[in-house]
Amino acid sequence: MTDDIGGGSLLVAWQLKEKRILIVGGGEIASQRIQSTLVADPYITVLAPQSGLHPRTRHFIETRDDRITYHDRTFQGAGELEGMAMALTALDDNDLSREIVGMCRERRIPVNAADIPDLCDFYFGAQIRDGPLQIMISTNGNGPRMASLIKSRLQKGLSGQEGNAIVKVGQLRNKLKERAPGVGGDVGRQRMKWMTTLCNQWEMEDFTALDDITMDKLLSEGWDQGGRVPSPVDFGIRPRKDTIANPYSIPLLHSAVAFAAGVLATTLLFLYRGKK
Ligand SMILES: C[C@@]1(CC(=O)O)c2cc3[nH]c(cc4nc(cc5[nH]c(cc(n2)[C@H]1CCC(=O)O)[C@@](C)(CC(=O)O)[C@@H]5CCC(=O)O)C(CC(=O)O)=C4CCC(=O)O)c(CCC(=O)O)c3CC(=O)O
Ligand SMILES: NC(=O)C1=CN([C@@H]2O[C@H](COP(=O)(O)OP(=O)(O)OC[C@H]3O[C@@H](n4cnc5c(N)ncnc54)[C@H](O)[C@@H]3O)[C@@H](O)[C@H]2O)C=CC1
Repeated sequence: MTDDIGGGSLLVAWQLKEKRILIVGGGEIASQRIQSTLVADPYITVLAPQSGLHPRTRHFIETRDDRITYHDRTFQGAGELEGMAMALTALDDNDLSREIVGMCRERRIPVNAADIPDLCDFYFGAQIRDGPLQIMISTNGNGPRMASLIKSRLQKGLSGQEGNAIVKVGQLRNKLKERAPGVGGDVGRQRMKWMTTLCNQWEMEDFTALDDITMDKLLSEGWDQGGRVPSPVDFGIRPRKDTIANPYSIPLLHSAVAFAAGVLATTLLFLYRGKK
């Protein structure tokens, strides 16, 4: 922990499920806002004249009418904000954007104006998503393109299996809670200790091999046996040591071959020189 905490922003996973949000504008930035928010299952109202729609905005409006209500018109006033849990402006009209932010403030509606960072209640960020795994990279308004580049760096460090592993861990946790129900107290502490130890001891990718049957087996042979944490080897997820070549022998073999080749080359060199 550092003492000089401050100057950042709160990173949260905002829940928008079934809430209503307003997007004013229909250009490229609006299309990105639609894409970013659709992931969270809200009901989206888009206000923008047909003439200014970006093809991707049009595509979303046409294909996601289960979630998106589109009005082919300009913003008409504060009444548009009625019942909204969030408002986003993506306009080529800075004055109007500013005005909408003011209306949102009065109504305590969280608002993001794509063109006025100083007035935003929150910023969007670069995102990496893999099922339930959600990583947001924020430079806190300093360098959006840098956020995008850092995303590419981070993506290279991921195996692509993390999301799947998290899904399996989520299923296992639910099964554990069914087997050992109760909130907080001793049982809560024991569940957390078991899950933490299991996550620490298994490789992340080991979890992807779990299915319904192996999960039940893991709980019966682990949790039910005094909170033991079995090895993935016991479940055939990782091979037993004696069935594979000793991994240490492979580098040793390489060194031995290299050494022998060196000896041979030196001997040949001496023989060649001796002949001259
Ligand atoms: C403050 C913030 C408000 C908000 O939008 O919430 C904001 C504001 C502004 N962006 C501008 C420009 C650019 N934005 C991008 C890209 C992204 N911008 C995003 C977020 C944010 N942009 C928020 C801060 C996030 C943070 O700091 O981390 C990303 C991460 C997420 C997203 O938009 O969903 C997404 C990348 C997603 C990805 O690639 O994964 C690029 C590059 C590109 O397009 O490739 C450029 C051009 C190059 C550059 O400027 O870096 C300008 C005009 C500046 C001007 O006029 O000069 C403003 C307004 C201003 O700064 O005044
Ligand atoms: N936050 C970010 O990442 C970035 C933000 N920006 C800013 O975002 C804003 C939007 O950018 P783009 O989508 O590229 O612009 P754009 O010009 O393509 O789209 C503007 C949209 O606003 C609509 N519009 C204009 N007046 C309106 C009104 N009265 N009511 C309803 N809709 C109206 C237009 O019809 C159009 O659909 C710009 O101000 C730009 O500076 C630009 C790049 C990145």
